[in-house]
Amino acid sequence: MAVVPAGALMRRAAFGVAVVAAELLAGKRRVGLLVGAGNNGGDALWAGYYLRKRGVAVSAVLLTPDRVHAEGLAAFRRVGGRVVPRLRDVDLVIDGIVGLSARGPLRPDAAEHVAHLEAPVLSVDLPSGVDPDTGAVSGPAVRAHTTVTFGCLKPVHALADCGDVRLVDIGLDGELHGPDLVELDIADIGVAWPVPGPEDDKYTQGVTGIAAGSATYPGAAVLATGAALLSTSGLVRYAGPAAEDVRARWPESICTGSITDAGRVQAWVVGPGLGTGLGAEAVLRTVLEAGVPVCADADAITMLANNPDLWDARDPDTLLVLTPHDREYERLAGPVGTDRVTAARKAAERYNAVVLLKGHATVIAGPDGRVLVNRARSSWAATAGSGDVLSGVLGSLLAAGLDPVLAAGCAAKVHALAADLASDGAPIPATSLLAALPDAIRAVRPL
Ligand SMILES: NC(=O)C1=CN([C@@H]2O[C@H](COP(=O)(O)OP(=O)(O)OC[C@H]3O[C@@H](n4cnc5c(N)ncnc54)[C@H](OP(=O)(O)O)[C@@H]3O)[C@@H](O)[C@H]2O)[C@@H](O)CC1
Ligand SMILES: Nc1ncnc2c1ncn2[C@@H]1O[C@H](COP(=O)(O)OP(=O)(O)O)[C@@H](O)[C@H]1O
Ligand SMILES: [K+]
Repeated sequence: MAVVPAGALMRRAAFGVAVVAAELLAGKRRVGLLVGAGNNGGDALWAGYYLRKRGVAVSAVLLTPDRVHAEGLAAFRRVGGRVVPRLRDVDLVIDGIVGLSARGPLRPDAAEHVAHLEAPVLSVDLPSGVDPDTGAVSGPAVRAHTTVTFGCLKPVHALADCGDVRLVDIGLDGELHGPDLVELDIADIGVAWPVPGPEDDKYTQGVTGIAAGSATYPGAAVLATGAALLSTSGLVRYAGPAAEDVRARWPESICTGSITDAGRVQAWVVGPGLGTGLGAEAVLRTVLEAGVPVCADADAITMLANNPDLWDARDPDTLLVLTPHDREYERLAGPVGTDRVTAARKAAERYNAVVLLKGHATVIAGPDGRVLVNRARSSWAATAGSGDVLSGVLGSLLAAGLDPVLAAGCAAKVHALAADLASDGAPIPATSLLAALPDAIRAVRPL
């Protein structure tokens, strides 16, 4: 703002909003603006100005008439924009209530206007009421059909539902620093996914060890082992009390009843359905002492939280990925709160581990400060046993030698994709998610 003429950035931003609005209108002609007190409202008014100049009928509700972007309002009025008490009969709403300076949910007067909207909403910068930094929605908020943002994507666009997100260049190149959050796309994952070459055999691709399941929960062992088998073509070893069940379902796995007889692996998955008794603690200790990367999930996380002595079994250089859901996170590091990125970062630093915090938006933080986000496109993965599948996928990628942050990012994305493919709009059990892994991997692999 210091180097370009006053108002230039806003007019570039607003022009971008007007172009997308015209596209969404597809020939219709009535637009309503919801205008808040700050520059976000200014953007909306200037967008209204450009749309008026194209012959669109534009009306505006000023939520705070005593505090409104003065130049934007003057320009809007100059071209025949109308100020109205309430939006009626519009084809598209432009949400300029609040942008980057937003705090908390919509205030009651703004919420009242939003509650009665019927037309699709184009949000300026972000859907008003959603927190710009955390994506948290703690009360009334706009539900955007499309969001137009400027210069760079903000955390909210990766963490929350902003509809279709369009990025408009307003000439900030060179002024922006590197990203705080990274969302892997399908191409990133396709390139990283392990593929056997002519020289490979079952050992060179990495052997995954699964220390999971119990007499009470044999299914977790079956799911995690199957997920590892379907994720890379390296060998999978299972060790534990569910050996009979695992062998019956997955004859290609090598199963032993005890971790001490398991043989060598390049990574361990420990925890799903394992229990938290003394036997389970001994298993966790053995795995942490093995000196290979470990994915610690479910009961392994609970044991680490309840018995901090277990951390001593880990050589500090052993790569560790913790995969808590919110309640497991709370045992480890206190309540997650609304800022999931900070929560994941905090635990990653505290435990010198990669932390994959599960949820609709899965956040992965490395102890080196890297953060990846993967927002699912549906919530069908929220089903019992789905986490066991995730841990198996992740373990096999660790065994294949992927960097643990990348491994976690790839696993989260393919897992979410498998849920979408399996579900196709209907509820699914975790076994169906598991069975869709090959389709999900095919979908990310380069052609
Ligand atoms: N930076 C750039 O380069 C560019 C920035 N640009 C644009 O500027 C926007 C940022 O503008 P900004 O900083 O003026 O603040 P903004 O988000 O409009 O909010 C301010 C007002 O909102 C109010 N308010 C707060 N919370 C609220 C709630 N929950 N519910 C209701 N109201 C709430 C709060 O009121 P107060 O607390 O003062 O009563 C405050 O006065 C940015 O998002 C982008 O659109 C573009 O023009 C391109 C160049
Ligand atoms: N609302 C949601 N939308 C999308 N994915 C979700 C949602 N809730 C949970 N998940 C995903 O489903 C999995 C659930 O894991 P977890 O809670 O450990 O289940 P379980 O212990 O039953 O195996 C995680 O991968 C998580 O990211
Ligand atoms: K907005």
